[in-house]
Amino acid sequence: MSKIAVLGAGSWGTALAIVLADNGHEVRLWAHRKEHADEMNQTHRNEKYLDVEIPDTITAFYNMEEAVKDAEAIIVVVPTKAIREVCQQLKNYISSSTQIIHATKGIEPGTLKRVSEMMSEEMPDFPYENIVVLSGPSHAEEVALRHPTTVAVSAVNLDRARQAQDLFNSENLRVYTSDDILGIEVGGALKNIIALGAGISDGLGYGDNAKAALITRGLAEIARLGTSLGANPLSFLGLSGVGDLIVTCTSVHSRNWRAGNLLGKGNNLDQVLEEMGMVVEGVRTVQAAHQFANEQGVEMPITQGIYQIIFEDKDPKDVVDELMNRNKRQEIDDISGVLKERYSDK
Ligand SMILES: NC(=O)c1ccc[n+]([C@@H]2O[C@H](COP(=O)([O-])OP(=O)(O)OC[C@H]3O[C@@H](n4cnc5c(N)ncnc54)[C@H](O)[C@@H]3O)[C@@H](O)[C@H]2O)c1
Ligand SMILES: O=P(O)(O)OC[C@H](O)CO
Repeated sequence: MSKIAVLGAGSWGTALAIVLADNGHEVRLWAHRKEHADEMNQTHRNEKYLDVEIPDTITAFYNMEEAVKDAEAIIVVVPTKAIREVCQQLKNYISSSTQIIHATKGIEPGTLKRVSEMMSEEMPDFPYENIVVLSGPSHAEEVALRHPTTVAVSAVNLDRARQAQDLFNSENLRVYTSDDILGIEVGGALKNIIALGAGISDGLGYGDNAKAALITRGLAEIARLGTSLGANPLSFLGLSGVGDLIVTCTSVHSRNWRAGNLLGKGNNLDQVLEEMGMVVEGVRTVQAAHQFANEQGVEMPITQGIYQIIFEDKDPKDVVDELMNRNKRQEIDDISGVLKERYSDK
């Protein structure tokens, strides 16, 4: 039985800890508040974030040094805004051979860094190529119930991705490897923006046609941004692209969809965040994507519209009206160009 540390005791950290415990590991689940760790150890539940029974082989910790001591692998799964703070502490307890996997989905506004890049900046002695991302269509609520789920793991060093695949793969969680960490992180982060949009659309009372349009044209925007950074366009047709878009835009489990739904029903951002009480990553990621689109001249009208609803109090109906009445255009354009360039001499 190996010791594994999971840093972040929210819904996803708890669900991943359960997967690892089911796979026979001794898991240390680190929470940043002492009362939270004590409560989980006493009740064997994590009532606020994911109210399922926590197996005996999972122990909650408050002291990070104790949690990661002798750990064979460390899973970082805090919200994007806490990544830098957590890694500033973590860097004191790791060596370059530690196995580090993150499962956080976001892009940092201002710097426009992906999560692995933020981690690398805060832990400069740890080799970037050894940081692994885990992403894909995976609501914590269903993973904790052991329902069939698939995810992708990726790192520049594919051996590290394969190690993560071995660690997490189980009869309920099928794990695929990918050699495109950029595409996997961008897809996992940006789908949250489109899920906000799907929730807004449902909140306005629009139907399945509108949602399918958002998912499909949202995918075009994600692929446009991702390929402009150098991602493999085919990654966006995979688990951390289409897969995660479908699950997040169509499920009541999604915090991003639920937040969007409240926005579509007329609530403002402060009201929505107070009601949610859990992280809604799309809110910060839409700031980053809006900034990226403006600075780099990447066409992202859905993303821009969602930004305007959230941060400029624009009426969602006006945004829909503008999106529907944009200049007429051809459906498949820039991405097919990227594909042709990539595969033309193969
Ligand atoms: N919930 C899911 O189904 C799911 C699935 C896949 C990926 N994710 C991603 O996982 C990440 C974490 O999400 P979650 O669902 O677990 O969030 P959550 O809202 O359920 O929990 C967040 C946790 O982070 C802790 N936290 C907040 N600030 C912190 C800090 N400064 N230092 C340490 N801990 C801090 C909170 O106390 C809480 O335990 C997000 O990026 C999310 O997109 C979530
Ligand atoms: O609840 P959400 O909207 O943060 O989405 C959770 C996961 O990312 C789904 O794969």
